[in-house]
Amino acid sequence: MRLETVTVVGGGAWGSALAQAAATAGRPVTLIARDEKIVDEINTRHTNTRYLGGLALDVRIVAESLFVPADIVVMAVPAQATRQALAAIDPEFLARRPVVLTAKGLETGTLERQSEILGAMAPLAVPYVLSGPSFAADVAAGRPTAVTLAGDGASDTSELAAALAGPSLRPYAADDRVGVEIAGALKNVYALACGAVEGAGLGFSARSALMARAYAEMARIVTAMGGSATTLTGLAGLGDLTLSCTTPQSRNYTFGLALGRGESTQEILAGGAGLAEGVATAPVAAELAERFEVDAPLVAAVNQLLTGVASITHIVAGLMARPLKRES
Ligand SMILES: NC(=O)c1ccc[n+]([C@@H]2O[C@H](COP(=O)([O-])OP(=O)(O)OC[C@H]3O[C@@H](n4cnc5c(N)ncnc54)[C@H](O)[C@@H]3O)[C@@H](O)[C@H]2O)c1
Ligand SMILES: O=P(O)(O)OC[C@H](O)CO
Repeated sequence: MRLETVTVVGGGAWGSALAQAAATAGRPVTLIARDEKIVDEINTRHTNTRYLGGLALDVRIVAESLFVPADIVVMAVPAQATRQALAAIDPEFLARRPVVLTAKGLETGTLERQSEILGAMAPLAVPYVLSGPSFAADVAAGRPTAVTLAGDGASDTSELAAALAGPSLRPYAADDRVGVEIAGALKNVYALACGAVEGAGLGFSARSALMARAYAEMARIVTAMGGSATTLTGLAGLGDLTLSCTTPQSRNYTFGLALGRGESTQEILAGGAGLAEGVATAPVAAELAERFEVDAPLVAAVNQLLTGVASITHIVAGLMARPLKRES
């Protein structure tokens, strides 16, 4: 299959960064942005100031407002918008093409993963998931990043990984699409928790303990849903959990910081917080944990914090008072 041209759907931070990576690797790339002003700015000034500040984008990136078919399609809109964005694309344009899903979240209501949404909207598309520790600002600036690119083992992921690779973006091919999708969605929920721990001044010992227990909880959920715990040792698991749980550069961590300082979810959202996918994913993760009969006290704790039913002091006291048990 020819894998030369790339269309990236989503004119935000991540879509622009991925378009930049493809362009600097010498691939013809079209970036689809729904906002005409952003289309115009990218084509004339070669910047996307709203999402990437003054960073100079590759002049070869062509922005369009309507979908343009390509050999590889990359979806980079928020998880809750993927269905709507796909609805605007003729499914025939996606048939038998690799569609790379990059949103890290689970859909409210349906509880679906991104590849399940794609399966419903474009059943003949070939789904892949790209995830791992990668801030848009780093990728767009050409700083070194490594990610996991997962198919389901039936198709040749290595060929696609080579087609997406560039001097600063190194995709590792993998076959556990379910594990990678769940890990990417859950790390945002745990990043909220870690930010809250710092916001409440509970110390870095607590945050590290939380990360380790989050990893264990993630492994229980992933395996219950058909993924592999081994996947979590890689970039999409440990790699992204580490990144998102340790720095306010993560929007989820920053949202958690505000929660930990005592602000309510509504106040933070009203204050114009950046996209924090964990906010919508946390209740979905709780429902899935219940459906798959997985003990997920940290997902439950984040939901308590988000809904404001208990203070962080009360929530942490509850976690510390859980029955003692063996670690594994
Ligand atoms: N920003 C990062 O560092 C980063 C890194 C890896 C993965 N991601 C993931 O990528 C996804 C997108 O994040 P982002 O950072 O680009 O968000 P963003 O807020 O910067 O941009 C989102 C873009 O999607 C567009 N959009 C929203 N709804 C749409 C719709 N229905 N149809 C078409 N376009 C629509 C918006 O106009 C905006 O341009 C998230 O799931 C995020 O977890 C982001
Ligand atoms: O800013 P966040 O929290 O959405 O994190 C961005 C990426 O997912 C980090 O890998």
